[in-house]
Amino acid sequence: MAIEFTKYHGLGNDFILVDNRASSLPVLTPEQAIQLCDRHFGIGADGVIFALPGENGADYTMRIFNSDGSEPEMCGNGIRCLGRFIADLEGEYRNKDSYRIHTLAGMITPQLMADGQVKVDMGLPRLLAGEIPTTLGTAETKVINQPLEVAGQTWEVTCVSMGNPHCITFVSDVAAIPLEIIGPQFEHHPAFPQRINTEFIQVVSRDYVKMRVWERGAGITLACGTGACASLVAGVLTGNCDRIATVELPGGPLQIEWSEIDQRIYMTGPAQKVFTGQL
Ligand SMILES: N[C@H](CCC[C@H](N)C(=O)O)C(=O)O
Repeated sequence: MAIEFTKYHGLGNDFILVDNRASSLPVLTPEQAIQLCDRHFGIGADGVIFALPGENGADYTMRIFNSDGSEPEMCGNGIRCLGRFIADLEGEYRNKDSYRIHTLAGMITPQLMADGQVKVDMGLPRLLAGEIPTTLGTAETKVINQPLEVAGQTWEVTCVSMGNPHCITFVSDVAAIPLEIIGPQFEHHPAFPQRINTEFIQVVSRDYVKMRVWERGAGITLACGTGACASLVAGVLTGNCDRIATVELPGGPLQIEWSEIDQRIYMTGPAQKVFTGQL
């Protein structure tokens, strides 16, 4: 049976989206995802995202496989693409602009904006070491500007979970970071039992930062939505940022807000359809 897919990207963080509404299990395996994400022998993507039937009162369920076949709890750029993809699937039957999506990180709500951007309620950040998870500090403590030895250097790291785990460090020049060398050493560091997404942040001003990322299970990507959210939270916790800021990624900017009212994180950015195909 042929499997249709649609290629989307969010600021160059690109995904293969699959209409999985007819089954409660992904129609592709993690091994197939690895093959399909390969940029020479496959379609090429940072991950594969499945639009599954909703559960727990959700409109849909999202599952995602990273390009290494691992399954993360959430994906920020990916869920903006999923929102756009669902709207396209529903076509003339679409009767709303926002969807409640059940994910392993909880209920996440992308909203299609009039200007074509997608605004996502990313939920509450988790700050306790036990929630990241990390062994840096005891389970009930926050990890803010803690020293961590990686690649022969001592980095000051702040850890935040958006459902998936992030480690943020502030540097003077993100362009000078040898990501391909130190990224894997952060990702596989024993302090992170579930591995880790690592964000390097250069603070240009309190409402504008530059970010580069080494993603768990995907390596260097052009953007990371959950990482941008986690970085804004780390910026506030360390006194570097205001609660609303632009996060400039290699693929482009995201607007992130850590709401004073409901403490939830809101992310606004694009989602771009590239092409459809069949497997
Ligand atoms: N590689 C990430 C998942 C994708 C997150 C990123 N692409 C985003 O936009 O949030 C992880 O294993 O946690």
